[in-house]
Amino acid sequence: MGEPVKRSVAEHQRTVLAALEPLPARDVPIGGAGGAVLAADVRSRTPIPLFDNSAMDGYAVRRADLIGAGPDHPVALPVIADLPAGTGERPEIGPGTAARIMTGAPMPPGADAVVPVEETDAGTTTVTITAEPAEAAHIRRAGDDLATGELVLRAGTRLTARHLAAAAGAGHGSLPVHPRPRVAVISTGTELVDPGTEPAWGQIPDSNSYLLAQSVTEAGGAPVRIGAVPDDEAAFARLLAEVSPDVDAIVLSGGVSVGAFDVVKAVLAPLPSMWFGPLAMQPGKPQGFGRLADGTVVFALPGNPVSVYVSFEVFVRPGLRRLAGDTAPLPRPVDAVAEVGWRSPPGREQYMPVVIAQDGADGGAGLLRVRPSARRGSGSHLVGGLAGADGLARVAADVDEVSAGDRVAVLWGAS
Ligand SMILES: Nc1nc2c(c(=O)[nH]1)N[C@H]1C(S)=C(S)[C@@H](COP(=O)(O)OP(=O)(O)OC[C@H]3O[C@@H](n4cnc5c(N)ncnc54)[C@H](O)[C@@H]3O)O[C@H]1N2
Ligand code: MOO
Repeated sequence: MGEPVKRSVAEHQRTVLAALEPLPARDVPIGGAGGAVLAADVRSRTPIPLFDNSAMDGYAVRRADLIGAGPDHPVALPVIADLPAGTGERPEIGPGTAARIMTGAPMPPGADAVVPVEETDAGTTTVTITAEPAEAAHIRRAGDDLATGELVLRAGTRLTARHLAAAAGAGHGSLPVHPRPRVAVISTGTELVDPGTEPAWGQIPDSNSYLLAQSVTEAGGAPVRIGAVPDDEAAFARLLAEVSPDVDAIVLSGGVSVGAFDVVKAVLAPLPSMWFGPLAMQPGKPQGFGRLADGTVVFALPGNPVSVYVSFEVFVRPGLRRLAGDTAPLPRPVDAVAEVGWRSPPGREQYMPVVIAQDGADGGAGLLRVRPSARRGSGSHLVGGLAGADGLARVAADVDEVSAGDRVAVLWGAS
Protein backbone atom coordinates (compact mmCIF):
# COMPACT_ATOMS: atom_id res chain seq x y z
CA MET A 1 0.00 0.00 0.00
CA GLY A 2 2.00 2.99 -1.28
CA GLU A 3 1.59 6.52 0.00
CA PRO A 4 -0.01 9.16 -2.27
CA VAL A 5 2.01 12.19 -3.38
CA LYS A 6 2.12 14.77 -0.63
CA ARG A 7 0.81 18.29 -1.20
CA SER A 8 3.16 21.07 -0.02
CA VAL A 9 2.26 23.33 2.88
CA ALA A 10 2.32 26.41 0.65
CA GLU A 11 -0.02 24.80 -1.87
CA HIS A 12 -2.48 23.74 0.81
CA GLN A 13 -2.39 27.22 2.34
CA ARG A 14 -3.13 28.72 -1.09
CA THR A 15 -5.96 26.26 -1.67
CA VAL A 16 -7.56 27.11 1.67
CA LEU A 17 -7.33 30.86 1.09
CA ALA A 18 -8.60 30.63 -2.49
CA ALA A 19 -11.67 28.71 -1.30
CA LEU A 20 -12.74 31.35 1.22
CA GLU A 21 -14.45 34.73 0.93
CA PRO A 22 -15.13 37.36 3.60
CA LEU A 23 -18.50 36.78 5.27
CA PRO A 24 -21.15 39.24 3.99
CA ALA A 25 -21.02 42.60 5.78
CA ARG A 26 -23.80 43.77 8.08
CA ASP A 27 -24.42 46.61 10.52
CA VAL A 28 -23.66 45.64 14.10
CA PRO A 29 -24.19 47.80 17.24
CA ILE A 30 -20.77 49.08 18.30
CA GLY A 31 -21.07 47.28 21.64
CA GLY A 32 -20.84 44.00 19.73
CA ALA A 33 -18.44 45.05 16.98
CA GLY A 34 -15.15 44.67 18.89
CA GLY A 35 -12.86 42.13 17.23
CA ALA A 36 -14.75 42.24 13.92
CA VAL A 37 -13.27 43.71 10.75
CA LEU A 38 -14.73 46.90 9.33
CA ALA A 39 -16.31 46.39 5.90
CA ALA A 40 -16.42 50.04 4.77
CA ASP A 41 -14.70 53.33 5.55
CA VAL A 42 -16.33 55.22 8.41
CA ARG A 43 -16.51 59.03 8.45
CA SER A 44 -17.38 61.35 11.27
CA ARG A 45 -21.10 62.24 11.40
CA THR A 46 -20.37 65.35 13.47
CA PRO A 47 -17.41 67.52 14.40
CA ILE A 48 -15.37 66.37 17.40
CA PRO A 49 -15.70 68.21 19.74
CA LEU A 50 -19.34 68.83 18.86
CA PHE A 51 -19.26 72.43 20.16
CA ASP A 52 -16.82 74.93 21.70
CA ASN A 53 -16.54 73.92 25.36
CA SER A 54 -14.54 74.56 28.50
CA ALA A 55 -11.39 72.56 29.23
CA MET A 56 -11.42 73.61 32.89
CA ASP A 57 -13.72 74.02 35.88
CA GLY A 58 -13.78 77.80 36.30
CA TYR A 59 -15.45 80.88 34.84
CA ALA A 60 -16.40 81.82 31.31
CA VAL A 61 -15.41 85.47 30.84
CA ARG A 62 -14.80 88.20 28.30
CA ARG A 63 -11.04 88.56 28.21
CA ALA A 64 -11.27 92.32 27.63
CA ASP A 65 -12.73 92.65 31.18
CA LEU A 66 -9.59 91.13 32.69
CA ILE A 67 -6.70 92.93 30.96
CA GLY A 68 -4.15 93.70 33.68
CA ALA A 69 -5.82 91.44 36.29
CA GLY A 70 -3.41 89.86 38.77
CA PRO A 71 -2.90 89.16 42.49
CA ASP A 72 -2.39 92.90 43.06
CA HIS A 73 -5.21 93.85 40.72
CA PRO A 74 -8.16 91.53 41.46
CA VAL A 75 -11.21 92.06 39.26
CA ALA A 76 -14.71 91.26 40.59
CA LEU A 77 -17.45 90.18 38.14
CA PRO A 78 -21.09 89.24 38.81
CA VAL A 79 -21.78 85.53 38.11
CA ILE A 80 -24.91 85.47 35.94
CA ALA A 81 -25.19 81.71 35.27
CA ASP A 82 -24.02 78.30 36.42
CA LEU A 83 -23.11 75.99 33.56
CA PRO A 84 -22.51 72.28 34.33
CA ALA A 85 -21.53 69.83 31.53
CA GLY A 86 -24.72 68.83 29.77
CA THR A 87 -26.46 72.17 30.33
CA GLY A 88 -28.84 73.26 27.61
CA GLU A 89 -28.60 76.89 28.67
CA ARG A 90 -26.92 79.47 26.43
CA PRO A 91 -26.83 82.67 28.53
CA GLU A 92 -25.32 85.73 26.83
CA ILE A 93 -22.21 86.90 28.70
CA GLY A 94 -22.35 90.65 28.40
CA PRO A 95 -19.44 93.01 29.16
CA GLY A 96 -18.48 92.97 32.84
CA THR A 97 -20.15 89.61 33.64
CA ALA A 98 -19.06 85.98 34.03
CA ALA A 99 -20.63 82.49 34.23
CA ARG A 100 -19.43 79.64 36.41
CA ILE A 101 -18.61 76.80 34.03
CA MET A 102 -17.53 73.16 34.38
CA THR A 103 -15.26 71.08 32.14
CA GLY A 104 -17.16 70.00 29.02
CA ALA A 105 -19.97 72.61 29.30
CA PRO A 106 -20.65 74.55 26.09
CA MET A 107 -19.07 78.03 25.98
CA PRO A 108 -21.83 80.61 26.42
CA PRO A 109 -22.14 83.25 23.69
CA GLY A 110 -20.13 86.39 24.37
CA ALA A 111 -17.47 84.65 26.50
CA ASP A 112 -14.06 84.23 24.84
CA ALA A 113 -11.89 82.69 27.58
CA VAL A 114 -12.07 80.49 30.68
CA VAL A 115 -10.36 81.30 33.98
CA PRO A 116 -9.65 78.16 36.07
CA VAL A 117 -11.24 78.18 39.53
CA GLU A 118 -7.76 78.13 41.10
CA GLU A 119 -7.20 81.70 39.86
CA THR A 120 -10.36 82.99 41.57
CA ASP A 121 -12.05 83.10 44.97
CA ALA A 122 -14.60 80.52 43.68
CA GLY A 123 -17.47 82.96 44.30
CA THR A 124 -20.98 81.96 43.21
CA THR A 125 -22.71 85.38 43.05
CA THR A 126 -19.64 87.52 42.44
CA VAL A 127 -16.27 86.09 41.46
CA THR A 128 -12.94 87.78 42.14
CA ILE A 129 -10.34 86.93 39.52
CA THR A 130 -6.59 87.30 40.08
CA ALA A 131 -5.15 86.46 36.62
CA GLU A 132 -5.42 87.75 33.06
CA PRO A 133 -6.44 84.91 30.75
CA ALA A 134 -4.59 84.33 27.49
CA GLU A 135 -6.58 84.70 24.29
CA ALA A 136 -9.15 81.87 24.00
CA ALA A 137 -7.70 80.34 27.18
CA HIS A 138 -8.97 76.82 28.03
CA ILE A 139 -11.51 76.64 25.22
CA ARG A 140 -11.73 73.35 23.27
CA ARG A 141 -12.88 74.26 19.79
CA ALA A 142 -15.56 72.41 17.81
CA GLY A 143 -13.95 70.26 15.11
CA ASP A 144 -10.43 70.53 16.60
CA ASP A 145 -10.15 66.75 16.52
CA LEU A 146 -12.23 65.85 13.44
CA ALA A 147 -14.47 67.80 11.08
CA THR A 148 -17.79 66.35 9.88
CA GLY A 149 -17.15 63.90 7.05
CA GLU A 150 -13.50 63.24 7.95
CA LEU A 151 -12.25 59.64 7.80
CA VAL A 152 -12.30 58.01 11.23
CA LEU A 153 -11.72 54.32 10.42
CA ARG A 154 -10.57 52.56 7.29
CA ALA A 155 -12.27 49.48 5.82
CA GLY A 156 -10.26 46.39 6.79
CA THR A 157 -9.49 47.60 10.33
CA ARG A 158 -9.93 44.95 13.01
CA LEU A 159 -11.87 46.87 15.62
CA THR A 160 -10.18 47.34 18.98
CA ALA A 161 -11.18 49.44 21.97
CA ARG A 162 -9.59 52.59 20.47
CA HIS A 163 -11.51 52.20 17.22
CA LEU A 164 -14.83 51.76 19.01
CA ALA A 165 -14.17 54.89 21.08
CA ALA A 166 -13.41 56.97 17.98
CA ALA A 167 -16.50 55.66 16.16
CA ALA A 168 -18.75 56.35 19.15
CA GLY A 169 -17.30 59.85 19.50
CA ALA A 170 -17.97 60.43 15.81
CA GLY A 171 -21.65 59.65 16.31
CA HIS A 172 -21.93 56.03 15.15
CA GLY A 173 -24.16 53.65 17.09
CA SER A 174 -23.48 50.76 14.74
CA LEU A 175 -20.76 49.85 12.26
CA PRO A 176 -20.65 47.89 8.99
CA VAL A 177 -18.54 44.81 9.73
CA HIS A 178 -17.79 41.38 8.43
CA PRO A 179 -19.14 39.32 11.33
CA ARG A 180 -16.70 37.26 13.34
CA PRO A 181 -16.77 33.71 11.95
CA ARG A 182 -18.79 31.29 14.10
CA VAL A 183 -16.73 28.15 14.35
CA ALA A 184 -17.85 24.79 15.74
CA VAL A 185 -15.09 22.71 17.29
CA ILE A 186 -15.48 18.94 17.50
CA SER A 187 -12.94 16.38 18.75
CA THR A 188 -13.45 12.85 17.48
CA GLY A 189 -12.16 9.80 19.31
CA THR A 190 -13.76 7.10 21.45
CA GLU A 191 -10.70 7.33 23.73
CA LEU A 192 -11.49 10.92 24.77
CA VAL A 193 -12.89 12.02 28.12
CA ASP A 194 -13.50 15.49 29.48
CA PRO A 195 -10.43 16.90 31.20
CA GLY A 196 -10.66 16.49 34.97
CA THR A 197 -12.65 13.25 34.61
CA GLU A 198 -10.74 10.15 35.74
CA PRO A 199 -9.79 8.33 32.49
CA ALA A 200 -10.36 4.58 32.36
CA TRP A 201 -7.55 2.43 30.96
CA GLY A 202 -6.95 3.46 27.34
CA GLN A 203 -8.71 6.79 27.67
CA ILE A 204 -7.10 10.26 27.58
CA PRO A 205 -8.32 13.82 28.20
CA ASP A 206 -9.65 15.77 25.22
CA SER A 207 -7.20 18.67 24.90
CA ASN A 208 -7.81 19.53 21.24
CA SER A 209 -11.27 21.05 21.61
CA TYR A 210 -9.95 23.42 24.27
CA LEU A 211 -6.91 24.34 22.22
CA LEU A 212 -9.08 24.98 19.17
CA ALA A 213 -11.89 26.88 20.88
CA GLN A 214 -9.42 29.23 22.56
CA SER A 215 -7.41 29.60 19.33
CA VAL A 216 -10.63 30.55 17.49
CA THR A 217 -11.33 33.20 20.12
CA GLU A 218 -7.77 34.54 19.92
CA ALA A 219 -8.05 34.65 16.13
CA GLY A 220 -11.16 36.84 16.37
CA GLY A 221 -13.76 34.13 15.76
CA ALA A 222 -16.68 32.99 17.91
CA PRO A 223 -16.19 29.34 18.91
CA VAL A 224 -18.96 26.84 19.59
CA ARG A 225 -17.12 24.06 21.43
CA ILE A 226 -19.05 20.84 20.98
CA GLY A 227 -16.28 18.80 22.61
CA ALA A 228 -15.45 15.13 22.18
CA VAL A 229 -17.61 12.62 20.32
CA PRO A 230 -17.00 8.88 19.86
CA ASP A 231 -15.98 7.24 16.59
CA ASP A 232 -19.54 6.45 15.48
CA GLU A 233 -20.11 7.31 11.82
CA ALA A 234 -23.90 7.67 11.92
CA ALA A 235 -23.87 9.78 15.08
CA PHE A 236 -21.05 11.95 13.71
CA ALA A 237 -22.92 12.55 10.43
CA ARG A 238 -26.05 13.52 12.41
CA LEU A 239 -24.03 15.90 14.58
CA LEU A 240 -22.56 17.68 11.54
CA ALA A 241 -26.03 18.14 10.04
CA GLU A 242 -27.30 19.52 13.34
CA VAL A 243 -24.43 21.94 13.91
CA SER A 244 -23.68 23.23 10.42
CA PRO A 245 -26.71 25.56 9.94
CA ASP A 246 -25.58 27.67 12.91
CA VAL A 247 -21.91 28.14 12.02
CA ASP A 248 -19.67 29.40 9.23
CA ALA A 249 -16.98 26.76 9.72
CA ILE A 250 -16.35 23.51 11.58
CA VAL A 251 -12.93 22.52 12.87
CA LEU A 252 -12.56 18.80 13.51
CA SER A 253 -9.71 16.90 15.04
CA GLY A 254 -8.81 13.23 14.69
CA GLY A 255 -9.95 10.48 12.41
CA VAL A 256 -8.28 11.64 9.21
CA SER A 257 -5.47 9.12 8.91
CA VAL A 258 -5.51 5.56 7.64
CA GLY A 259 -6.81 3.86 10.80
CA ALA A 260 -9.66 1.39 10.80
CA PHE A 261 -11.93 3.75 12.81
CA ASP A 262 -11.13 7.09 11.16
CA VAL A 263 -14.66 8.46 11.36
CA VAL A 264 -14.04 11.91 9.88
CA LYS A 265 -12.54 10.52 6.73
CA ALA A 266 -15.17 7.80 6.48
CA VAL A 267 -18.05 10.29 6.62
CA LEU A 268 -16.59 13.23 4.70
CA ALA A 269 -14.22 11.78 2.10
CA PRO A 270 -17.12 10.64 -0.14
CA LEU A 271 -18.20 14.30 -0.54
CA PRO A 272 -16.85 15.76 -3.80
CA SER A 273 -16.48 19.14 -2.01
CA MET A 274 -13.94 17.69 0.45
CA TRP A 275 -10.25 17.03 -0.10
CA PHE A 276 -8.24 14.59 1.99
CA GLY A 277 -4.61 13.83 1.57
CA PRO A 278 -1.18 13.84 3.08
CA LEU A 279 0.80 17.08 3.30
CA ALA A 280 4.57 17.29 3.12
CA MET A 281 4.50 18.57 6.68
CA GLN A 282 5.53 17.50 10.16
CA PRO A 283 3.48 17.48 12.24
CA GLY A 284 0.14 17.79 10.48
CA LYS A 285 0.59 15.27 7.66
CA PRO A 286 -2.94 13.89 7.26
CA GLN A 287 -5.43 16.70 6.61
CA GLY A 288 -8.82 17.34 5.13
CA PHE A 289 -10.38 20.56 3.91
CA GLY A 290 -13.48 21.58 1.98
CA ARG A 291 -17.18 22.14 2.45
CA LEU A 292 -20.20 20.16 3.56
CA ALA A 293 -23.02 19.82 1.04
CA ASP A 294 -24.67 22.93 2.60
CA GLY A 295 -21.50 24.99 2.02
CA THR A 296 -20.20 25.04 5.59
CA VAL A 297 -16.40 25.20 5.59
CA VAL A 298 -14.66 22.21 7.19
CA PHE A 299 -11.09 21.94 8.44
CA ALA A 300 -10.38 18.30 9.30
CA LEU A 301 -7.16 18.28 11.32
CA PRO A 302 -5.17 15.28 12.48
CA GLY A 303 -5.76 14.19 16.07
CA ASN A 304 -2.33 14.56 17.61
CA PRO A 305 -2.36 17.71 19.79
CA VAL A 306 0.80 19.30 18.40
CA SER A 307 -0.46 18.62 14.87
CA VAL A 308 -3.65 20.44 15.82
CA TYR A 309 -1.77 23.46 17.16
CA VAL A 310 0.45 23.67 14.09
CA SER A 311 -2.42 23.07 11.64
CA PHE A 312 -4.45 25.80 13.30
CA GLU A 313 -1.61 28.32 13.03
CA VAL A 314 -0.69 27.43 9.46
CA PHE A 315 -4.11 26.85 7.85
CA VAL A 316 -7.07 27.60 10.11
CA ARG A 317 -5.97 30.97 11.45
CA PRO A 318 -5.25 32.40 7.98
CA GLY A 319 -8.56 30.91 6.79
CA LEU A 320 -10.52 32.50 9.62
CA ARG A 321 -8.84 35.83 8.87
CA ARG A 322 -10.05 35.54 5.30
CA LEU A 323 -13.64 34.75 6.43
CA ALA A 324 -13.44 37.70 8.83
CA GLY A 325 -12.39 40.04 6.00
CA ASP A 326 -9.00 40.75 7.58
CA THR A 327 -6.72 41.87 4.77
CA ALA A 328 -3.68 42.77 6.89
CA PRO A 329 -0.65 40.80 5.70
CA LEU A 330 0.33 37.74 7.71
CA PRO A 331 3.33 38.42 9.94
CA ARG A 332 6.57 37.45 8.25
CA PRO A 333 8.71 34.78 9.86
CA VAL A 334 11.64 36.24 11.76
CA ASP A 335 15.26 35.10 11.73
CA ALA A 336 16.41 33.14 14.77
CA VAL A 337 19.35 31.00 15.88
CA ALA A 338 18.88 27.41 17.07
CA GLU A 339 20.37 27.01 20.56
CA VAL A 340 20.40 23.22 20.22
CA GLY A 341 20.11 20.85 17.28
CA TRP A 342 17.19 18.60 16.34
CA ARG A 343 16.19 16.25 13.55
CA SER A 344 13.58 16.94 10.89
CA PRO A 345 11.94 14.26 8.71
CA PRO A 346 13.23 14.34 5.14
CA GLY A 347 10.76 15.57 2.52
CA ARG A 348 8.44 17.26 5.08
CA GLU A 349 8.43 20.93 6.08
CA GLN A 350 8.76 20.89 9.83
CA TYR A 351 7.03 23.20 12.30
CA MET A 352 8.76 22.81 15.65
CA PRO A 353 7.16 24.41 18.71
CA VAL A 354 9.96 26.47 20.27
CA VAL A 355 10.78 28.52 23.32
CA ILE A 356 12.05 31.92 22.19
CA ALA A 357 14.69 33.93 24.02
CA GLN A 358 16.17 37.23 23.02
CA ASP A 359 19.91 37.86 23.28
CA GLY A 360 20.53 40.24 26.13
CA ALA A 361 23.56 41.79 27.78
CA ASP A 362 25.78 38.98 26.50
CA GLY A 363 26.56 41.02 23.41
CA GLY A 364 24.00 39.44 21.09
CA ALA A 365 22.77 41.46 18.13
CA GLY A 366 19.18 41.13 19.28
CA LEU A 367 18.64 37.88 17.35
CA LEU A 368 16.08 35.52 18.77
CA ARG A 369 17.36 32.21 20.12
CA VAL A 370 15.11 29.16 19.96
CA ARG A 371 14.99 25.62 21.29
CA PRO A 372 12.24 22.97 21.13
CA SER A 373 9.69 23.55 23.86
CA ALA A 374 9.04 19.85 24.50
CA ARG A 375 11.70 17.92 26.42
CA ARG A 376 11.69 15.21 23.72
CA GLY A 377 11.81 17.70 20.83
CA SER A 378 9.61 16.76 17.94
CA GLY A 379 6.64 14.50 18.58
CA SER A 380 3.10 15.35 17.68
CA HIS A 381 1.72 13.80 20.90
CA LEU A 382 3.79 15.99 23.25
CA VAL A 383 0.92 18.15 24.46
CA GLY A 384 2.64 19.06 27.75
CA GLY A 385 5.51 20.71 25.90
CA LEU A 386 3.08 23.00 24.09
CA ALA A 387 2.68 25.11 27.20
CA GLY A 388 6.17 26.55 26.80
CA ALA A 389 5.95 27.19 23.05
CA ASP A 390 6.26 30.85 22.11
CA GLY A 391 6.28 30.18 18.38
CA LEU A 392 7.05 27.72 15.60
CA ALA A 393 10.44 27.19 13.97
CA ARG A 394 9.99 26.35 10.29
CA VAL A 395 12.49 23.93 8.79
CA ALA A 396 12.54 23.46 5.01
CA ALA A 397 11.52 20.09 3.57
CA ASP A 398 15.02 19.42 2.20
CA VAL A 399 16.71 19.86 5.61
CA ASP A 400 16.88 16.74 7.75
CA GLU A 401 18.90 18.12 10.63
CA VAL A 402 19.10 21.47 12.39
CA SER A 403 22.42 22.01 14.20
CA ALA A 404 23.09 24.32 17.13
CA GLY A 405 23.97 27.74 15.68
CA ASP A 406 21.92 27.27 12.47
CA ARG A 407 19.57 30.04 11.37
CA VAL A 408 15.90 29.10 11.36
CA ALA A 409 12.73 31.00 10.42
CA VAL A 410 10.33 31.48 13.32
CA LEU A 411 6.62 32.22 13.15
CA TRP A 412 5.96 34.33 16.13
CA GLY A 413 3.46 36.76 17.51
CA ALA A 414 -0.19 37.38 16.78
CA SER A 415 -1.16 36.36 13.29
N1 LIG B 1 -0.25 3.71 9.42
C1 LIG B 1 -0.21 5.03 9.63
N2 LIG B 1 -0.55 5.51 10.83
C2 LIG B 1 -0.50 6.82 11.07
C3 LIG B 1 -0.08 7.71 10.04
C4 LIG B 1 0.25 7.18 8.78
O1 LIG B 1 0.62 7.90 7.85
N3 LIG B 1 0.15 5.84 8.62
N4 LIG B 1 0.01 9.04 10.31
C5 LIG B 1 0.26 9.39 11.69
C6 LIG B 1 0.18 10.79 11.85
S1 LIG B 1 1.45 11.67 11.24
C7 LIG B 1 -0.83 11.39 12.55
S2 LIG B 1 -0.81 13.07 12.80
C8 LIG B 1 -1.95 10.65 13.09
C9 LIG B 1 -3.26 11.32 12.73
O2 LIG B 1 -4.28 10.44 12.93
P1 LIG B 1 -5.80 10.86 13.02
O3 LIG B 1 -6.03 12.22 12.53
O4 LIG B 1 -6.60 9.79 12.44
O5 LIG B 1 -6.02 11.01 14.58
P2 LIG B 1 -6.40 9.93 15.64
O6 LIG B 1 -5.92 8.61 15.21
O7 LIG B 1 -7.83 10.10 15.95
O8 LIG B 1 -5.54 10.45 16.85
C10 LIG B 1 -4.14 10.56 16.78
C11 LIG B 1 -3.60 10.70 18.19
O9 LIG B 1 -4.07 11.89 18.77
C12 LIG B 1 -4.79 11.63 19.97
N5 LIG B 1 -5.95 12.53 20.03
C13 LIG B 1 -6.95 12.54 19.15
N6 LIG B 1 -7.86 13.48 19.51
C14 LIG B 1 -7.40 14.06 20.61
C15 LIG B 1 -7.92 15.08 21.45
N7 LIG B 1 -9.08 15.68 21.19
N8 LIG B 1 -7.20 15.47 22.52
C16 LIG B 1 -6.02 14.85 22.78
N9 LIG B 1 -5.48 13.87 22.01
C17 LIG B 1 -6.18 13.46 20.97
C18 LIG B 1 -5.24 10.22 19.81
O10 LIG B 1 -5.53 9.62 21.04
C19 LIG B 1 -4.06 9.60 19.10
O11 LIG B 1 -3.02 9.30 20.02
O12 LIG B 1 -1.95 9.32 12.61
C20 LIG B 1 -0.68 8.67 12.66
N10 LIG B 1 -0.84 7.32 12.29
O1 MOO C 1 1.93 14.44 10.74
MO1 MOO C 1 1.59 13.74 12.30
O2 MOO C 1 0.74 15.20 12.45
O3 MOO C 1 3.34 13.95 12.55
O4 MOO C 1 1.73 13.49 14.00
